[in-house]
Amino acid sequence: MLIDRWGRPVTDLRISVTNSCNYNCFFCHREGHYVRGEEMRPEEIGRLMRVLSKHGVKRVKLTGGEPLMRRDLEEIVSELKSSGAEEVSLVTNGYFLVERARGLREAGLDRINVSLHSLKRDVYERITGVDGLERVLKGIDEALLWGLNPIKLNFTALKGINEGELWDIVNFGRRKGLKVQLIELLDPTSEYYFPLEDFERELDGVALRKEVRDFQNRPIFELDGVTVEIVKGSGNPLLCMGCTRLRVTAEGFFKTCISREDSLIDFISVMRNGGSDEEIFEAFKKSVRLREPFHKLPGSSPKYDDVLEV
Ligand SMILES: Nc1nc2c(ncn2[C@@H]2O[C@H](COP(=O)(O)OP(=O)(O)OP(=O)(O)O)[C@@H](O)[C@H]2O)c(=O)[nH]1
Ligand code: SF4
Ligand code: SF4
Repeated sequence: MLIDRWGRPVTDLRISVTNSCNYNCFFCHREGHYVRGEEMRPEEIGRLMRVLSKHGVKRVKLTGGEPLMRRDLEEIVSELKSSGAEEVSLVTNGYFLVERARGLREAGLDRINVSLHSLKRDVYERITGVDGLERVLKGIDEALLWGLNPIKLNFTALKGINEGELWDIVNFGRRKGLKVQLIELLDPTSEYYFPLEDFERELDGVALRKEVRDFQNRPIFELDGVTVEIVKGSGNPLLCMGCTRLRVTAEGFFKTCISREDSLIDFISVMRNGGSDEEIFEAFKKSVRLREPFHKLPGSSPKYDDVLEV
């Protein structure tokens, strides 16, 4: 396993498989991927996993754009599972789940996160640009039917748009047996930025239990019949100090952090030019060496001079 200079083990990959999307959410950051190039092929993603699983990478999150835009996503999932990934999960807008949930489960997908920023048809369309609420709700039922569990709902709080629906989404999660994840916009200067602090206090008042997740130190409130996780990305050193994920762009670059554009390491050229597994690992190591928390705790500094291999 590799541990970065700040003492954070790198055990997870967040792989974007495409930059395309069938939605047009107005706050979308498209994971900050702006490199242009051919998308990685399933066997290339499989090879990457085979190399990195020997060095402590255990879990993979597939993202986009919208990952279900890839017709070969099932193949990607099965490549990952047969190449040493202990868990493969997916974040999706849910629009294509009705048709794809079964095949994805059969390919070995473990669980999914579905973005659901409103339970009101018109508000949903205003946010995403697509009148898709009904289809997505059917897709969630289909995913439950085929055992893609647990399902997490991602609800991004947006000032003036859906902030009045926080309890609605929590109660919807409770009724359907889904986990709920409430997300603040990354950009606190946005006119839509809605801080979740007050709502967190409300949750605290009714929670049976509160815990802090190892991954990114996120608070989780266990309520009667539903759990609610809070993701505060902006200016949150606790999130960054517990960040164990390395990103991979759709075109085959390692990316050290969602908020950094200056740290791309090309591994796909190594692969396509006949490079060895050792060379792919070296590119990974180079990327881990560049990792640093985007937001740091005051007075904190690197623990080690170089990456540790344990
Ligand atoms: N700052 C920051 N935000 C992240 C990161 N990963 C995810 N997020 C935020 O968390 C939201 C939900 O992420 P998901 O892709 O659903 O997955 P996750 O919650 O990170 O992962 P799991 O809980 O393991 O399913 C995203 O929309 C981002 O806003 C990260 O590495 N850094
Ligand atoms: S569904 Fe996701 S990738 Fe697509 S536009 Fe919305 S936020 Fe962006
Ligand atoms: S270090 Fe970067 S990727 Fe990790 S939690 Fe912080 S902003 Fe997100």
